[in-house]
Amino acid sequence: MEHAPKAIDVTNDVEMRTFNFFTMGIDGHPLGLHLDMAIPTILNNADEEQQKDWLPKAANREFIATYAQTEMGHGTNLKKLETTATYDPKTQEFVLNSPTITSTKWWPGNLGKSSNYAVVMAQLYTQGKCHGAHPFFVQLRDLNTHKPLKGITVGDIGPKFGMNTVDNGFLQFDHVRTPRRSMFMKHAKVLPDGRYVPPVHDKLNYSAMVFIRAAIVSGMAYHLLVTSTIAVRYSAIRRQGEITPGAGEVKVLDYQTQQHRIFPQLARGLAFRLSGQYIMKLYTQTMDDIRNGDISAVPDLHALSCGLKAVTTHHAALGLEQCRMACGGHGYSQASGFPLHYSVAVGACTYEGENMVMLLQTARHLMKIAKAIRAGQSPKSNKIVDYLFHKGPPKCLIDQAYDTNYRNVLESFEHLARRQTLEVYDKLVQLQQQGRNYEQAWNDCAVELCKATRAHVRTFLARTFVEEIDKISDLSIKSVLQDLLQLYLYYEVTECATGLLEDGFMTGQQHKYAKKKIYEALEKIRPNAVSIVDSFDFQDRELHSVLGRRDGNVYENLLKWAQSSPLNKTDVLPFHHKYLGKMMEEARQRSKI
Ligand SMILES: CCCCCCCC/C=C\C/C=C/C(=O)SCCNC(=O)CCNC(=O)[C@H](O)C(C)(C)COP(=O)(O)OP(=O)(O)OC[C@H]1O[C@@H](n2cnc3c(N)ncnc32)[C@H](O)[C@@H]1OP(=O)(O)O
Ligand SMILES: Cc1cc2nc3c(=O)[nH]c(=O)nc-3n(C[C@H](O)[C@H](O)[C@H](O)COP(=O)(O)OP(=O)(O)OC[C@H]3O[C@@H](n4cnc5c(N)ncnc54)[C@H](O)[C@@H]3O)c2cc1C
Repeated sequence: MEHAPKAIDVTNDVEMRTFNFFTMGIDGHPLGLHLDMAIPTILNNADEEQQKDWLPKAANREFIATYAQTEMGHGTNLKKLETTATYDPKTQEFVLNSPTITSTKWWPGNLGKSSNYAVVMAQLYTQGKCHGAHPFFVQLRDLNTHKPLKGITVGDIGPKFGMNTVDNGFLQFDHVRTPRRSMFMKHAKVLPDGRYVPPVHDKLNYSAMVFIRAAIVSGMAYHLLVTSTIAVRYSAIRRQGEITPGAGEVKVLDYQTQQHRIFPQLARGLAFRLSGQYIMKLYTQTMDDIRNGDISAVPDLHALSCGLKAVTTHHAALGLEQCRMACGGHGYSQASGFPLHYSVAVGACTYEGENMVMLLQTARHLMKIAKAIRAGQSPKSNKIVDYLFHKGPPKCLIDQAYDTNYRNVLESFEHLARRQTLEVYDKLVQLQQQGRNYEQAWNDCAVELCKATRAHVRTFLARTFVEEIDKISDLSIKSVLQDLLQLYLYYEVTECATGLLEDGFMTGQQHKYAKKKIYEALEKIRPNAVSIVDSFDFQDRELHSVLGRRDGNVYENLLKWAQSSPLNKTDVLPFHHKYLGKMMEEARQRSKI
C-alpha cells in the first residue's frame, strides 16, 4: 500500500500541542479536540479521497471538529454505545439517531459552543445487522450562522471540576441524514448497496484514543515539571523556622521533608517525559506500519499506551497535590497556580480511558504472555515484555557494591512484575478449574491484575530512564540527571517495597539501603534544585503562579495579586450596610435595651 498523503504530521509538534492542550484549561482552547483527536482520526481513518477533501480544510481551520464518542450512559464500554447510524441504500445515506436520553453524546470537548463538525462514534447498522461502533464525520452547525442543523440539539454540559474554559458539550440526533461517504472508510466500508466490508483489525477505528493516551504521558511530565518548578522556586524563597537554634530562619527547601516531598515529582516528571517520547515514536511508527498493511505492533502499542497513561496520570495527580501541600497556605491560593494545573491534569485520570479500565487492558496483554510462559514458549525479541520470560536473580542485589547502570535495581522491578504477572495468571487458571467462568475469574483477580500492570509499567519507566540518561554525553548535565535518576529508582523501590519484601526477595536491610540512597540523592539534588527547574525555561505566563515567578519576587506580587481582586475595588462593599452592618447595628441596639 503506498504511503498515504501526510498533509500534516500530527505528531511532529506533540510537545507543543501537549503544552497547548494542558494550558487550554488556563486560556480555553476551542481547537483542542480538533487538533488532537479530529485531525488524527482523519489522518488514520479517512480513505485517500476523504483525506483529500477533509484534511486541508481541517489543517486550515476552515471548520472546528470535536470527537464525540462518550454518551451520558456510556464512556468506557464502547460496545454499548447507543447512538445509531442506519444505512439507507435507497438514498445512500446513514440516518443518525439518539434513541434514548442515555445515548446523548456527553463530554466531548468544544462540542457545546465551538465545534461545527464532529467525529461521531455510532453503532453501524446495514442490511439489518449491527457491525459495532464506527466513526462518522458529521456537520453539526451551519458554517455561516453557526446555528445547529435540522435534527441536531447541542449545548454545553455546564460547570465542571476544572477546565471550565472548555465548552464540553452534549449532542442529540433526531434522525439526521448524512451521506454514505461521511463514514470514515479507510478500514471498514459500506458499499452503495449496503454491503459491509470489515477492517483488517477491528480496533483501528480506535486510533485517535491511542494517540491521546500516548500524548498524555508527555502531558503528565509537563504538569509534574511545571508544578515542581513552582514548589522548588517558592521553597527557595520561603523562610520558616530554624534548623540550628539562633542561626536564623532557613529556606524551607533545606528541610529534608520538603525535599522528599518535591524532588521525587521532579524525577518522575523526567522519567515520564522520556517514556512519553518513546511511546509517541512507537505510535508514529505503528501508524506508518498500518499504512503499509502491517498491524503487528497494534497490540503492543495498545497495551503500553494504556498502562503508561494510567500510571503517569495517577502519579501526576498525587505529585501535583504534594507540590501544592509543600507550599503551605499560599499553595492553597489561586495565586499559586496549583488549583488550575491540578484541575486540568487530574481529568486525564478519567478521560481517554478510565485508569482502572486501562490497567486491565494492559493486564489482558500480560495474561497472554503469562500463558505463553507457562506453555514453555520462548520470548519473541520484544524489549518491552521479554524480561517476563527470563529467570532473574533469586535474591535482590540492590545493595551490591557496584550496580552498573542500575542493573540490580531494574532486575528487582522485573522480578516483581514477573512474579505478580505469573501469580495472578495462575490464580485465574485455578479459579476457572474450580468452576468459575473466565469473566468471573477475571473480575475476582482484577485488583491483582492491576498491580501486575503497575509493576510492568514501573519496569518500563525505570529501564527507559536508565537507558536515556546513559546516552547523555555532556558529563556535567549527566551528573545532575544521574542524581535525579538515583532518587527516582530508589524512591520507586520504596514505593513497591511491600511487593519486594512479600516473597522474601528483598530484605529489610536492603530496604534500609534504598532509603539511604534516597536521602543521599536528596542532598546531592538540593544545591542544584533551582538551576534544574530554571533549565526547563518555563515562562511565568505558563506557570500561571505568583509563587513560581522566575524573579522570585513573591511577596510584593502576592499583595499586588490580592489587591487586584475585584473584591478590593472599594474598601466597603455594598452588601455591608445592607446586611452585616445592619445586623450589627440591630445587635448593638438590642444590647442597649
Ligand atoms: C497532542 C497533545 C494532546 C494532549 C492530550 C489532549 C487530551 C484531550 C482532552 C480530552 C479529550 C478526551 C477525549 C476522550 O475521552 S475520547 C473518549 C475516550 N474513551 C475511551 O477511552 C473509552 C475507553 N474504552 C475503550 O477504549 C474500550 O471500550 C476498551 C478498550 C476498554 C474495551 O474495548 P472493547 O471493544 O470492549 O474490546 P475488549 O475489551 O473486548 O477487547 C477486545 C480486543 O481489542 C483490543 N483493543 C481494545 N482497544 C484497542 C485499541 N485501542 N487498539 C488496539 N487493540 C485494542 C483488546 O486488547 C482486546 O484484544 P484481545 O485481548 O487480543 O482480545
Ligand atoms: C475532562 C474530560 C474531557 C472529556 N472529553 C471527551 C471528549 O472529548 N470526547 C469523548 O468522547 N469523551 C470525553 N470524555 C469522556 C471520557 O472519555 C469518559 O468519561 C471516560 O471514558 C470514562 O467513562 P465513563 O465516564 O463512562 O466512566 P465509567 O466507565 O462509568 O466509570 C465509572 C467507574 O466504573 C469503572 N469501570 C467501568 N468499566 C469497568 C470495567 N470493565 N472493569 C472495571 N471497572 C470498570 C471505572 O473504572 C470507574 O471507576 C471526557 C471526560 C472528561 C472528564
